[in-house]
Amino acid sequence: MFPTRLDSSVAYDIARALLDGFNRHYQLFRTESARAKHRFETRDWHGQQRAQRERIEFYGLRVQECSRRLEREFKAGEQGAEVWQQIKLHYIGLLVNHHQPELAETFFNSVTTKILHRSYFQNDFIFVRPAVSTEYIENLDAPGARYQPTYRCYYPTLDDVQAQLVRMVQDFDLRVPFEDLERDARNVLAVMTRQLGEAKLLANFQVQVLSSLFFRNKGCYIIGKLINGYTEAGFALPVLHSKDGQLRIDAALFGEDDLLRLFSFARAYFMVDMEIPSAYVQFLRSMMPRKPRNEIYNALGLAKQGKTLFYRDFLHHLQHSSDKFRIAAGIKGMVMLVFDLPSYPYVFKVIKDYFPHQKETTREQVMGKYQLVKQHDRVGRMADTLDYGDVAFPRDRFSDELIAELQQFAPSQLEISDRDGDGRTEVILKHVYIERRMIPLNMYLQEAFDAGGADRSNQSPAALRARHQIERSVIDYGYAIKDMVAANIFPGDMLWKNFGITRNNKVVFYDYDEIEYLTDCNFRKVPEPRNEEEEMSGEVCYAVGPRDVFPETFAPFLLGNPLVRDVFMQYHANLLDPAFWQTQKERIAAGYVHDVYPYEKEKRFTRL
Ligand SMILES: Nc1ncnc2c1ncn2[C@@H]1O[C@H](COP(=O)(O)OP(=O)(O)OP(=O)(O)O)[C@@H](O)[C@H]1O
Repeated sequence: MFPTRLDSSVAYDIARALLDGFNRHYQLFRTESARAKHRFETRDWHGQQRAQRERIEFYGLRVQECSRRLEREFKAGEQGAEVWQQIKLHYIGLLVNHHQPELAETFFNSVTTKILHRSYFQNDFIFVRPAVSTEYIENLDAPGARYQPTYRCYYPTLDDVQAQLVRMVQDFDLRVPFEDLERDARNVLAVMTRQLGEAKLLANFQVQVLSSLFFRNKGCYIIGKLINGYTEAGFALPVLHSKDGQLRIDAALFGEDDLLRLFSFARAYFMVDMEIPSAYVQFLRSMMPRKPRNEIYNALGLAKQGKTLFYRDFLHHLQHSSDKFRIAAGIKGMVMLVFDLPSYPYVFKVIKDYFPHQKETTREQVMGKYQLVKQHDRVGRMADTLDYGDVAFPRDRFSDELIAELQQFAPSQLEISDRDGDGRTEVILKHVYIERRMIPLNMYLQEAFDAGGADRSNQSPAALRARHQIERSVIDYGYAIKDMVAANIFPGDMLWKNFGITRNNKVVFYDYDEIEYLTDCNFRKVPEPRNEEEEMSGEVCYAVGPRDVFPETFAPFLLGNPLVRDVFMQYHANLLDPAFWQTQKERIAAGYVHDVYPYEKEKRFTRL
C-alpha cells in the first residue's frame, strides 16, 4: 500500500543511516581502487594482488556493519510494514542526486534482507528493479571537488594525431617516466591507421578515453574509443613497466574481440577509481554491446551489482522463454550436479550431498576452493562463479529427470513448495553456483574425432577442419595449464572433461574441487620399481603423501589418441616432467609475480 503521508518519526533516520552505510562502503571501495595507481607506479605487485583479494570482502563487511547499526540504534527489525514503506520512499528521495544510485539500491536490498524475515520483506520493500535512473548523471556538483568527467575527448587533425596521443597519455599523470612515449604513440598510430583503413577523417573524428586508468596485476590500461563518422572502435592500451623500471605502451588492442578477452569473466576484477560507475558501464557497453551489463559490473569489481543484474536478467529471461531446465550435457560430475536451461548461456551447479570414495572432500572444502578461485587471479583460464543462496525456480520449468537427480544426489539442498503462497509450486535450492556455459573439451574433441579429424589419411575438408580443431584445442589446453601454474594454481584434476571452450575458442578450467596452490604441492618422479615383482604388479608400490603429484602419470589419462599425443608432446611435453613443475613452484615461492598478457603475444609492440 502506498503511504500518502510520511509520518513516521524514525523512517527518515533509518533511510539516512542506510545511505550513510552505503556511502561509507563506496568511499572505502573507491579509495582502495584509487590506490592501485600508486601501487602500479611503485611496482608493489604483491600489494596489488592483496588489495584485489581483500576488496572483494568489503561489501559483506559493510552490510553487516550497517545492519548492526540499524538494529542497535533503531530496532529496525521490529518496525512495521508501514514504516518500511516510508523508509524506502525516503531512501529513493535521498538518491535523486546520488552518483551511484543503482549500487545504493542494491545495498538497501542487502541490508533489509538481512534484517527482515524473508516472507516479510517480499518484493514490496526491496528494489526489484531500479527506482532511480542512472542516465545522464554528471559529476558537476561535488562541492570543492575537481570536476572529473567520465571520459575526455581529443580532436586530432591529420597532422597531429601522434602529438595528441602523447598528450592523452600524459594527461593521466603517471608518476613514472615513459621509456619513449613518442615511439609508443607512433606504434599506436600505426595500428590506429590500419584500423581506420581507407576512411577519410570526418568532422566528428575524435578519441574519447575514460578518465580513470584500469589496473590489474602488473598492468595498467587506457580504455577509450575512436569515433569517425558513424564508425566507433573501442580500444585498450596496456601500459607496463619495462625491465629498467620505465613505462611503455605494450600494445594497441582494437575491436570487440580483443576487448572481450581483456574483460573476460575468466579474469580478476579491475581496480578503477570511478565517481559514476554506471557511466563507465555505459561507455564500456558501447564498445562491447554483446557483453551483459552484469559482467561489466563484475569486471569493475562491483560484483554485488553484477549479481543483482544477473538475477534480474535471469528472471526476465524466464518470463520470456518456455524451455525446461535439464541435466547439462557431458559427463556428470561426482561432486557437482550441473544443470542448464538450453536457451540461456549459463550453467547452475549444486554441490551433491555425498561423493564417491575417491573424492575425499566435504561441502565446506568444495566451497572453500570456489572461494579461493573467486579471490585469486583467474588469468583468463578459470571461470568466475556467482553464488546464490535460496534460489527459487518455477517447478513446471524443470524436467522430471532433473528433479529425480536432485532428489537423489542433493536432497538437503532441495525444497519443492509454494513458499510465497501465490499458488505456484517452486523448486528452491539452498545454494547454487552459476557460471558461463562452455562446450566441455571432451565433447569438443569427440566431435572432431567423429568428423575424422584424428585420422591423418583423411584429407576431406571436414576432416582437415576437425584436425585443426583438435590441434588448436590441445595446444591451448597446455597453455591453459601453464597459465594457471604461473599463477600458483595446480588444477588437480586435469582431465579434458574439466575444461571448456569459450565463444572465443579459448580453453578455460571449471572444476575446482581438487585445486591446490602449486606451492603446497610436492612434485615427484615415479620411483623405480625395486624388484621384478613390483615392476610386474601394475600397482603403486611406493608411499604417496597427500600433496604428492607425479606428473609422469598424467599421460595415460590424457594421451590415448595418437594425434592428441603428438601435438601435446610437441608443445607441452614438459608438463609430464616433475622438474618443470618444481622449477615453477620455486620461482613463485621466491616471490616472483608472473606477467599476464590478456592479449595475443603477437600484438605486443616489443615483438614488432
Ligand atoms: N561452465 C560449464 N559449461 C558447460 N558444461 C559444464 C560447465 N561446468 C560443468 N559442466 C558440465 O558438468 C560436468 C560436471 O562439472 P564439474 O566438472 O564442475 O563437476 P565435478 O563434480 O567437480 O566433476 P568431477 O567429477 O570431475 O570432480 C562437466 O564434466 C561438464 O560436462
